[in-house]
Amino acid sequence: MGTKSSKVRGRMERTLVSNLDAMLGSRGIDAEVERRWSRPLIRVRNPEQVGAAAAAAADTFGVVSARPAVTCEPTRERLLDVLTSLTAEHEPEESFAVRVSRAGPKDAHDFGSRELERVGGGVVENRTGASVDLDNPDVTYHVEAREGEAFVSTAERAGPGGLPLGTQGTAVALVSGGIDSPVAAWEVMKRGCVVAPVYVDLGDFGGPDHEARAVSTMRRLADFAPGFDVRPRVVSAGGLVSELAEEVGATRMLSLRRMMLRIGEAVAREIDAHAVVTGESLGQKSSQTGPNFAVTDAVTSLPVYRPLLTRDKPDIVAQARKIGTYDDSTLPVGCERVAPSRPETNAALEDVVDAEPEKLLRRAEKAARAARIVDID
Ligand SMILES: Nc1ncnc2c1ncn2[C@@H]1O[C@H](COP(=O)(O)OP(=O)(O)OP(=O)(O)O)[C@@H](O)[C@H]1O
Repeated sequence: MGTKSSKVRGRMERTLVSNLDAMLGSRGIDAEVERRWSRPLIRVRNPEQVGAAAAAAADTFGVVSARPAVTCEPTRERLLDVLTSLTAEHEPEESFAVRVSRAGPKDAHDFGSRELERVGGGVVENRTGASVDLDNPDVTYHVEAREGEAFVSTAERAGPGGLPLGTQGTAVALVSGGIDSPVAAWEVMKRGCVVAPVYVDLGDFGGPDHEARAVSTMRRLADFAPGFDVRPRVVSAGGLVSELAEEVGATRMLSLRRMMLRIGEAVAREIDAHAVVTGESLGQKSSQTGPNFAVTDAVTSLPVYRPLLTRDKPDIVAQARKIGTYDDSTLPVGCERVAPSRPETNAALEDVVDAEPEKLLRRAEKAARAARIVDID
């Protein structure tokens, strides 16, 4: 957010504060979020919830890092007391550093930064017997002294980064419940875009377990978006998929993708979303070659976001594990294979359109308008 103009930044920071508030509320954490010194400060009422509050902040889009901290008056004496109390869990074999930063008027503090680092380091050394390592410490005591208040912490949790959710409009995300598409939806959310997840029910080629798997992954995505409407939509397309499987040969998967994109577009038009997101990546499947993307994308005038386009599978799998969608995505659901034995990898648009069942796209739009919204609370 630092690269934005102050007006835009102010707006984004306000959204971030409200998203943090919703995230803390969704996890039952009693806390107040303030906007101070260009970043949010979470005051937790029950000290036992400080760690949980930092974890909640670290799951909030737009947060780069979160530090659970002890606050005190910004005086030399109080800060040395707090440093002393924080040594309780410091093991002697863990090297450490004390880093102090100060902000505010010159005479706001009765100590200098370097001086407090030296004296504080001495206190920690005496209490723990640990040695100082300024280059690569196991434990860092961060002291941030402001006018009127100081913060001391020894831990930092990495957040997702990105932009606050809700600052980049809405996109429809086609979520199959496989490993990739939930990660793709999460990536777009990370950049501030709310997603409206859409699952296309493939009838005999999918089945109830397939839908349940998709909905479970979407429920996990919703955990990252408290306060936003990210309820999944299920679109019934079993009849259309059966027709494709019976009537279309080598270009079947391209027509299936075109049908899905058109469904996504129809939902997008209805809810005022500006793009359709998929979990495709270049060369991963026969339908995902460069020339084939050109053919599938010709079916929509909306942009198609493919956040995983250049990502390798192991990397996507690792991310699915990290965001918590992997376990649901890999539940066995025993669906039928739609793909033909010799799929087209370099299709021409006319050939694909010629082979398509009559009014496929019109019927796909109609199915999209009859989507069922699933409650995930
Ligand atoms: N049944 C479905 N409902 C909604 N979107 C789907 C469905 N099947 C596929 N898609 C979309 O098309 C993309 C490519 O389809 P593909 O067949 O490669 O998916 P998959 O392997 O079943 O699942 P994933 O891509 O999530 O691992 C998916 O990433 C997803 O965005």
